[in-house]
Amino acid sequence: MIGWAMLRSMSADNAVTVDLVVIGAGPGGEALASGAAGAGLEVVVVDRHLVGGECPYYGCIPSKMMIRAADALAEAGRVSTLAGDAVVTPSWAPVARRLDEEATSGWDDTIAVKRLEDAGVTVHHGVGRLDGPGRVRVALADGGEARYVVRRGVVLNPGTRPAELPIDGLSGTPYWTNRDAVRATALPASLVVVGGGPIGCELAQVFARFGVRVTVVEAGPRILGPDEPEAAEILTDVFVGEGIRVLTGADIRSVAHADGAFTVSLGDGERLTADKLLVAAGRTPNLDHLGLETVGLDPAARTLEVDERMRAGEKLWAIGDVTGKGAFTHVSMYQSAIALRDVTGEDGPPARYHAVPHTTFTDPEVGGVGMTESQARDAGLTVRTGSTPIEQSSRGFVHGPGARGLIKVVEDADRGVLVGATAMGPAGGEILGFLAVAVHAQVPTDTLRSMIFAYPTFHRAIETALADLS
Ligand SMILES: Cc1cc2nc3c(=O)[nH]c(=O)nc-3n(C[C@H](O)[C@H](O)[C@H](O)COP(=O)(O)OP(=O)(O)OC[C@H]3O[C@@H](n4cnc5c(N)ncnc54)[C@H](O)[C@@H]3O)c2cc1C
Ligand SMILES: NC(=O)c1ccc[n+]([C@@H]2O[C@H](COP(=O)([O-])OP(=O)(O)OC[C@H]3O[C@@H](n4cnc5c(N)ncnc54)[C@H](O)[C@@H]3O)[C@@H](O)[C@H]2O)c1
Repeated sequence: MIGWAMLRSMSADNAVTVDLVVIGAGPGGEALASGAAGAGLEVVVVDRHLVGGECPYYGCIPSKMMIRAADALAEAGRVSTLAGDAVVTPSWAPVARRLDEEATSGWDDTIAVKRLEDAGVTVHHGVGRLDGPGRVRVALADGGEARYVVRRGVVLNPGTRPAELPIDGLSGTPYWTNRDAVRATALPASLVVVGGGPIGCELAQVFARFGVRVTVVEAGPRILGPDEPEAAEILTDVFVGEGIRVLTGADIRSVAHADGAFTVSLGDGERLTADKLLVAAGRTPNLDHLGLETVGLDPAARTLEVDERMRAGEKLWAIGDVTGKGAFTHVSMYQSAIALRDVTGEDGPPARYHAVPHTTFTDPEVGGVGMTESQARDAGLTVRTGSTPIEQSSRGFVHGPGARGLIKVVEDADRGVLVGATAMGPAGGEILGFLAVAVHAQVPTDTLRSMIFAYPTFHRAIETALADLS
């Protein structure tokens, strides 16, 4: 609804003048809009689906709730080794209920919209597009149109959607993406997961732990390709131990769906059959249909180039997955704070990406920060690495079943600082915090070595990995 204040600032073409329009309310866009309104700006947010974006409805939160449930099953299964007998009968019903009622309020963004409106933001459900520098058109969900002219600028936070693969026969089949997987109310007996990235790995293990027969089909030479190969090797081993079939270097030639079953034909002649097919093979940025060409940008680009203040052009900022700096909620939020400062004219540190952390929440968790060994070598650094298996640490020994993992540190030997690290294990993502500080603040390796590490913690294995550097 357009209020009286806005009516006063309408131009001849019925465009309303406001301070800021945010197109796409992912985690960063939502936070930025509310921060800008809090700073006294007149702010409009446009989202074509759910305010909050992928993370709360189809990504991080629902998938981590599923993982929490699957991990509970796995821990219960370890009782027989550690503490007697536990009889556990998996049921998807409580998971589906939590996802619906607790995580997503039935995939409804009323609460998020109200939160923004209470902060003074005008929220539209509709499709936003640039209409020249400093101008936005909104195709409203009710069929109407709104036009805006901005005083400060436009923030783009349109995120990504699941990539559609050009595999023969796939299009038109009822395959799942992450958006269907988190809405499942009943589980299939068997599942083929296409893609062994974070989404594929996390969801494959969840469904396998609930008794689904899972095959992961990865085109690359290993799962979790961008992580350290040692971590991928351990995770593959864990998956195989849990009954998940992992096919790497796979070439999917065609997909067919008939009589309620999928057939996936591989280049080596093997045909996989399953009740469901989950495609988790990367993302497509929502940069098409955004009117980028009206401001001199390429709508076919994979990412939007931004400077250290998140500026993508005149009166234009971009944040989140589309900037190509790491498709993670914490990157979206980090960039959001920087862009907000720039919009409101506040000083603060510019964006830096030398210590971007990430955690894949498989069991064991795979945490990584900064560069991998091969990235550091490719960057021309003088590289030294140190590593140690988690299960050989005192805590790993005590932990017993489930204590697979490693700590690996990557040092720029010329500067004597860590430029990257991996923390894989139970709570690997938590242990990563220590290493993220080291890489972020460029703490000298000698200083890290001189610390006292509490015994017997998992993070004490970092001391062993550091000792392995020399
Ligand atoms: C299954 C899964 C699990 C994940 N788990 C994690 C995790 O554990 N940790 C983590 O850090 N990250 C995780 N991610 C990634 C995380 O969800 C994203 O990085 C995060 O959502 C940030 O994305 P974003 O800010 O770019 O925007 P998004 O969250 O993608 O939101 C973009 C919004 O823009 C809207 N939009 C797009 N185009 C337009 C338009 N033209 N007009 C109006 N609105 C538009 C969309 O409707 C959407 O609401 C996961 C992702 C998935 C899919
Ligand atoms: N815990 C987390 O932080 C978390 C969890 C899930 C997703 N995410 C974010 O979401 C992004 C998207 O995740 P994703 O797993 O979809 O993408 P991804 O790009 O990270 O991984 C996709 C995988 O699919 C494979 N692939 C591509 N085409 C294929 C084909 N035709 N056949 C078989 N395999 C194929 C790729 O080689 C790759 O390993 C991630 O990069 C990550 O940034 C983060």
